[in-house]
Amino acid sequence: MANIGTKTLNDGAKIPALGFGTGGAHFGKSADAAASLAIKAGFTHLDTAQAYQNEDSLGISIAEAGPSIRPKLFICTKLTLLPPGKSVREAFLESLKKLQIDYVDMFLIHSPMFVVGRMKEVWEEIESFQKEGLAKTIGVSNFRVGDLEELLKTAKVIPAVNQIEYHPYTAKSAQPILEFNKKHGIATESYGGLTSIVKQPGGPVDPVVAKIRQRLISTTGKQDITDAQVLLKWLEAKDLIILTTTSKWERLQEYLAASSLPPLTAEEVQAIDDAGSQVHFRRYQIMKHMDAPYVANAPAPKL
Ligand SMILES: NC(=O)C1=CN([C@@H]2O[C@H](COP(=O)(O)OP(=O)(O)OC[C@H]3O[C@@H](n4cnc5c(N)ncnc54)[C@H](O)[C@@H]3O)[C@@H](O)[C@H]2O)C=CC1
Ligand SMILES: O=CCc1c[nH]c2ccccc12
Repeated sequence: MANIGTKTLNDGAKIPALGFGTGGAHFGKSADAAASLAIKAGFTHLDTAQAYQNEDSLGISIAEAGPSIRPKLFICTKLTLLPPGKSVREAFLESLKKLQIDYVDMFLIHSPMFVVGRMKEVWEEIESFQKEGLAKTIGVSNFRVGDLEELLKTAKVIPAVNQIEYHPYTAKSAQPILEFNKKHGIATESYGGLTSIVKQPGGPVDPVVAKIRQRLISTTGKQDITDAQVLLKWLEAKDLIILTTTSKWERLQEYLAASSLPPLTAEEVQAIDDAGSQVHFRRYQIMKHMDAPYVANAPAPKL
């Protein structure tokens, strides 16, 4: 079994520090085969969202894993834009039904753009799910500092997590969010961490990552260390909860093996930061509000 560490959240819950996502490459597709493979490999933290249209297939893999596995899993789903007439509670209960579980370990607002003008009432409803034990941990995703400030004005429960796109090409712009999260005890969870490899190859981060990979190979004698592992170590050094994904067994092993590699030095972390700061690239354009200034009650984008 892989040795994935955990982080303790502001509500006392323990979250596996490396999670398997069913968005990204799996978006809109059946996720049961990939999720079953991830569980078999040792992933226990599984991330989905109402928007991914695969909660039902993830539910199949959870059910197939068997009831004794459920307490070992950390399952997160997210509230997406509600169709007219559907309440937050109805949407949440539908998620539980599709996932074939009676509670989620974490429930997030997927984006502030999906709750424009309703953030206070939506969060109150989500707080009630936590009180009822239906969502053990509650949090947000794609919240800027202004969105968090708006939420904290009325929230009784401070979100435990803010899940954001974080990789070398967003790190500079995300720094104020990381600082705000830290100040308020909100853990930052990263998605898209491998973007420099997957979507922006050839950028200024690549040679820096390659040099660090060579240093790790010399230090450990392990010839199979990859650029993806270096990026995972960089995210780990930033004390983030990490989400990644794949459908391939070998890549699952590669991701898991990163945890047993030695940490990057402070200079190496800084070198990736510096190279990343030369380019700004947002992979998930559906969350482009993250690059726009916060405006209270800005109109929601069309999905
Ligand atoms: N809250 C939100 O708005 C969002 C959340 N997410 C969550 O985060 C999870 C992970 O997000 P991703 O962006 O997919 O993570 P990621 O940046 O780690 O990318 C994973 C992808 O990288 C590919 N990959 C790995 N090594 C590679 C290599 N050497 N060469 C080429 N490709 C390689 C994998 O096949 C996989 O498709 C999603 O599944 C989802 O659960 C993702 C996007 C938005
Ligand atoms: O969460 C991942 C990003 C994403 C991709 N497609 C959609 C649709 C609705 C919400 C979020 C997303």
